[in-house]
Amino acid sequence: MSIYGMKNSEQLKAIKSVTMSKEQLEERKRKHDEVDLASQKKLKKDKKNKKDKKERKDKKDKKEKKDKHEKSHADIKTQKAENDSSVTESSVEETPAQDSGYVQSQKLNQVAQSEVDEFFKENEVSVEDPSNLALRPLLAFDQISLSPEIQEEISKFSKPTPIQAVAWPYLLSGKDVVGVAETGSGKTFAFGVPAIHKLRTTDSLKKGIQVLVISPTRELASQTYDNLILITKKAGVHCCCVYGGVPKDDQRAQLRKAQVVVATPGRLLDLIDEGSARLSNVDYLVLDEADRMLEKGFEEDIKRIIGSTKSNGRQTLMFTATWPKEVRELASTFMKDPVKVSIGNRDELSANKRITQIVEVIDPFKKERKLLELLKKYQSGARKDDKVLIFALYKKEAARVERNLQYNGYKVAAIHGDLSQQQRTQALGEFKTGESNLLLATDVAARGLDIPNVKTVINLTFPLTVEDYVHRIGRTGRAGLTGTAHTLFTEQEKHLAGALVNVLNGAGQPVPEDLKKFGTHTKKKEHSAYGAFYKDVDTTKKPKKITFD
Ligand SMILES: Nc1ncnc2c1ncn2[C@@H]1O[C@H](COP(=O)(O)OP(=O)(O)OP(=O)(O)O)[C@@H](O)[C@H]1O
Repeated sequence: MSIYGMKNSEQLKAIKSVTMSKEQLEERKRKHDEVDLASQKKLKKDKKNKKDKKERKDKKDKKEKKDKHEKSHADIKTQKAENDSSVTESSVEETPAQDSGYVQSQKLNQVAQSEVDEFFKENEVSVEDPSNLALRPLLAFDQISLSPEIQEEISKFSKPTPIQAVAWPYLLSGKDVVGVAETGSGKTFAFGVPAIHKLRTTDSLKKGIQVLVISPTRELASQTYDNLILITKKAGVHCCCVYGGVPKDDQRAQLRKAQVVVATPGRLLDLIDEGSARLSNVDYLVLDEADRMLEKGFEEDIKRIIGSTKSNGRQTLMFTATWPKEVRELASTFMKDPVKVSIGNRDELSANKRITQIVEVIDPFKKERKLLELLKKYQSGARKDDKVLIFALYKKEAARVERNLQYNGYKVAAIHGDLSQQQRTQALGEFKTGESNLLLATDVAARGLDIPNVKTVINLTFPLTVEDYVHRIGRTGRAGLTGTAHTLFTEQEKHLAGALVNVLNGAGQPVPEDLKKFGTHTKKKEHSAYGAFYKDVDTTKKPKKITFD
């Protein structure tokens, strides 16, 4: 029986017994640490004798497994030193890291250091790790032993993407991680795979919700759920998705069974408040699109949600393609000595380099006529069936443009905040399957959505921030493909011209003279002004905050 099926007194007992066993565990760990030095010496002796080692492996029982999990950092550093010099017979050992059973495989140990260096260089990887674990990136899937359901799912890809390659070892070692990598670079599995692997390899199926992923929009939550369920279903782990705009009953029932939950903040808080979502066992918490989740509009919700999760021993993850300085301090208050993994030079705001960016400065009154011209250009001849995603800023604007496009004979799907959730889901579905090849959206679709084969993104109205621009155009050029982003820029957005010029320069894209004339001054972003325009609100409830979309 799950804890949710128990009476109050039974629940208390159950919670207490979990706490007790945790304390016992910590006591054991302390004792283990005291004898750690001695056991390390012994282990090193054993390592010299291959025959003994094999026998030891065969005899691997529960206790040995636990010992591996609890080896100290000293072991890792020794291993690193061995790796750094040369790959010797004795260095081809399993290397345990920190506390949670990540063991660097022999195959990975055997990779020459020059290959690792080349990977770091080629992908412009930066790792800031306060504990100096120096874990090697996984250059191939066979360099890690994951549970079979996961192996099966990821084997459809040829190798880990760079963010997966670098983040997985740290995540499997129990570290908090900030993961910053370009749009469409596989961040969902970067945080999802270690989450499910950990659930599968620990006795955790009876503990209720342990993995929580927070997403800024219903569509992204739903997409993340669709990705995770590919693995959880086969692994016997129950995953559910909760977001607003749809009835709660089914979500309540799902939450009673779930170990993994993907949620938008508003609906999750409702379910927490009414007692349907209990997060006290959540020890793997992900803020997807983390900078968005830490903006003012979400900040309080996020604080409350995090406050309901496990405070001790929780692993906290933040993943995004943009990581502005303005949110870093707040992020650090929720994390413990996080490892920051960054792929590509992401200290400066940068866009995916496989996207061709065209920026046209235009009179605001000419934008809609220009849009019709652009559609002719991007959907004609051999390109007539190409998928085009158009971004507007305001939902009223989106509704008006939608009517105008329909009047001009276009079959256009639309998603914005004035539509019901059912209409939004249907429109996105039609665009994903190709039933419709034109989607008009507000920033509800700016982040995270992984829509196959979007060839062109048109920014009819520039977003409120250049970060949002990077996310919007990132709906094309995903998973190694190329794409085009065509942006109409008006004088009304001139305060963003400098930041946009930087992004264009950073990606090696041409900067139009008309844009330069607005000056290249970049206005310091204020926390309250930062972020996507869009915030999902439950229209059935009285709004607490003013939203413009
Ligand atoms: N190892 C891999 N090799 C190739 N493709 C992959 C790999 N892992 C994931 N993908 C695919 O890459 C695409 C983009 O992944 P995902 O949606 O996770 O990107 P993202 O980095 O989260 O993007 P965004 O910043 O826009 O949220 C998906 O279609 C996913 O299936």
